[in-house]
Amino acid sequence: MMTTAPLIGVLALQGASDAHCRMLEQRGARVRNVRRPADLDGLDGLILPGGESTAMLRLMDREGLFEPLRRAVQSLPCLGTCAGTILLAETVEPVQPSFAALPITVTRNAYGRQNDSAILNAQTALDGGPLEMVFIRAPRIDAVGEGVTVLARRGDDPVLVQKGHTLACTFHPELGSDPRVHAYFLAQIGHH
Ligand SMILES: NC(=O)CC[C@H](N)C(=O)O
Repeated sequence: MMTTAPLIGVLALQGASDAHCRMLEQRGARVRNVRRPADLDGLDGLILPGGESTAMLRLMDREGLFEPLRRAVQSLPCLGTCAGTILLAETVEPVQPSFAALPITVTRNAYGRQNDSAILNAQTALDGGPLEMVFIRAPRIDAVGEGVTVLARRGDDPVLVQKGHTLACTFHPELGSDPRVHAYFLAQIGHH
């Protein structure tokens, strides 16, 4: 286990980084917004937040961040949420660049107009009963590959998955008051 508080980078090009930072700080972690390659130095973990994955990709290109982030997500414990999960996926529909750090197939904005946003309660493999999940223009995980553990589902669809030190969910665990996904992520870092 770590003796000092872990330092977690939160990609802050676009989208929902502040609420992640608050959740992490409440759990005793130190946080750093990641906007350029040097911000990745010395991190113990990384969060890729929700937002618009296409906009993030454009901004990454501009900052020369795509390749440094691709390397970082191979070597660091990483939590992707919503758009962040799209960035981690091996296969994205419609096709767009990604870090291919997790063998999953995702379809962007797959829940259709009526279900564009939804708040659901569902069982997960985490301790402590059902988890409130906030979905906003969420991607759907259509397939999981070898070695991927499904920790929660929405109906039949995986919504929280893990492979090794990479964790990804299609909902927004930073919205709302239940810190269990962040706590689980930080626990993975302790074991890393
Ligand atoms: N809340 C979100 O992160 C939505 C993801 C967004 N629809 C995308 O395709 O990137």
